[in-house]
Amino acid sequence: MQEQARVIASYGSHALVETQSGHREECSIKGKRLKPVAGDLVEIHRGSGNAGVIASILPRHTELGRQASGGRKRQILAANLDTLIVVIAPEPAPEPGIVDRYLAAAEYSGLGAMIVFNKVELADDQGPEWLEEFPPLGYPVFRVSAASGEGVDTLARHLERHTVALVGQSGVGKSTLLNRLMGEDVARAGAVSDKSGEGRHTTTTAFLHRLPDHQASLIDSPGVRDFHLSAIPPESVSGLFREIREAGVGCRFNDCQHQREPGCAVREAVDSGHISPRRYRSYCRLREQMQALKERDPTISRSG
Ligand SMILES: Nc1nc2c(ncn2[C@@H]2O[C@H](COP(=O)(O)OP(=O)(O)OP(=O)(O)O)[C@@H](O)[C@H]2O)c(=O)[nH]1
Ligand SMILES: [Zn+2]
Repeated sequence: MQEQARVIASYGSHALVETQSGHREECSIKGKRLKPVAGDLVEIHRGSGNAGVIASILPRHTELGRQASGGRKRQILAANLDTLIVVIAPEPAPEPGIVDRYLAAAEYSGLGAMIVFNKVELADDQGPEWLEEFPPLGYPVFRVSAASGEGVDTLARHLERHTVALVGQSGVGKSTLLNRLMGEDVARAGAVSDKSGEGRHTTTTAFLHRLPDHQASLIDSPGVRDFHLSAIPPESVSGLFREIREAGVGCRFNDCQHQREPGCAVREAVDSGHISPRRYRSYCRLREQMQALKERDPTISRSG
């Protein structure tokens, strides 16, 4: 018998899955090379004792990955996410450049993104003015208080049918928001004793939370929260700023980096006020950072 299921959390040799009927069970994983992660759709085989075995992983729409420290190997943290939620707050003080960088990371992974301005009750007004730059680019902004619940229902309605992850600086309120969205204290789910290590180590794997009342899922783990843009070729950065990518179509040179090249439609759009000079500076800074990384490590390729 064969059936499909979604991975809630993967622990190496076994995984917690949810079947199409909504039933949750632990399955073993067939073979060492198969590495399902939270969010994966998998095919389950059942043996004679009815125990489920994950036999294969269906093709992923997206992968959230990071470069394992030291090595060159990419580690996949979660699969099939569609939206990154960038959380900021009046406290710790928000930096627009960090938001731009998260949005670029979302673009790089093929994810949509939205911005949540949390702790809105601590803000004097609607929050920093630069927040207004994002909705016209297709990045909605939600103002919420995870502490009081204000605005959280509106946010939850917009998550319907999406699979999302929360990212943002430490202390902006990601755990509080996750718990508020779930209606219970779940932020530490996924922490398990490593069975092979005789229970001495605690590893935290990504965990897929189903939002009650909404057909939405939220994948969370310390690794997922820490997701950021890895070293990429500097010439790829312009494609990660939506408005720069769009305006760049009109540049004279199709490899234009929008610096001092003649006939640059991006610089024209900045001068005429169609592109925010702040976003443009952010682009230039990110490109320079990637250039510096590349000079240190010339092997950086498009594979990310
Ligand atoms: N005033 C106020 N405080 C909040 C709100 N949401 C969270 N906090 C507080 O902000 C602090 C940080 O919240 P967390 O949820 O732990 O933040 P986090 O982003 O998960 O932090 P990390 O786990 O370090 O990534 C806590 O003291 C929360 O009580 C809010 O809406 N308003
Ligand atoms: Zn240009």
